[in-house]
Amino acid sequence: MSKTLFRTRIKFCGMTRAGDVRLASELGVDAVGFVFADGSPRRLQPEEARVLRNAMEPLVDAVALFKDNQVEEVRAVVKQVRPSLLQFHGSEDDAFCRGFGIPYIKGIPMRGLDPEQRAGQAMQLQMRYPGAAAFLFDGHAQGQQGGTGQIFDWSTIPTGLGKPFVLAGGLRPDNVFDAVMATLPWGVDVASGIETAPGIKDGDKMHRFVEEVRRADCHPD
Ligand SMILES: O=C(O)c1ccccc1N[C@@H]1O[C@H](COP(=O)(O)O)[C@@H](O)[C@H]1O
Repeated sequence: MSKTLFRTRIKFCGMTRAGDVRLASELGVDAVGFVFADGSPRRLQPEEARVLRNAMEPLVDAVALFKDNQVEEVRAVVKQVRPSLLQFHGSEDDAFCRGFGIPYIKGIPMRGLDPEQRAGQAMQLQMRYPGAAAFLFDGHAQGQQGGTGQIFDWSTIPTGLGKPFVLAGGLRPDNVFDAVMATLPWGVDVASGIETAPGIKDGDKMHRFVEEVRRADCHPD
């Protein structure tokens, strides 16, 4: 598609306050994420996320993020929060991720991979997660918690995936322009880079982040 028509999708993750959810919608963000991963400082109970879900405007996706949660926990979130996308960051397999009847994004840790793991990574991902709607490349290592602002080497993003990818990991208002220009992702995802503390979003950072993505989208190169 011509770059003049393309628009990088934006997801703000780890929302915990209704005001932040409303501002994200007003800024034109495409998706907001609610975290249910054990041990995350942004973790919500399904009832809390339901309240935030109700603060969302139409035509904005609600994404529910999990990391090795029990099937019953995912079901409870699906029932209460009605997410339009699921995002899995643990060792869940394709059958588990597909089992809820909702499109899913698979989070892929990009730190600490040896050259052998990098080689053929695109093929391995296609084979392991044939049902994934997209992959999300994140800056943490396998088994580590995400949402900690860790960047990774963007040149290691696998090519030939055959499906969209979302860039994440350490994105901030001051580096997201370069990130989009360097990798041309389908979308970008940010948690800590728009916060003052985990789960507490900063209106000014949110605003600047969106502006910088749009500046990259309008850039002629
Ligand atoms: O946000 C969390 O607490 C979290 C917990 C477990 C797995 C992933 C998590 N967040 C995701 O991490 C990336 C990047 O976060 P950051 O911008 O580097 O802070 C993002 O995709 C979040 O969706």
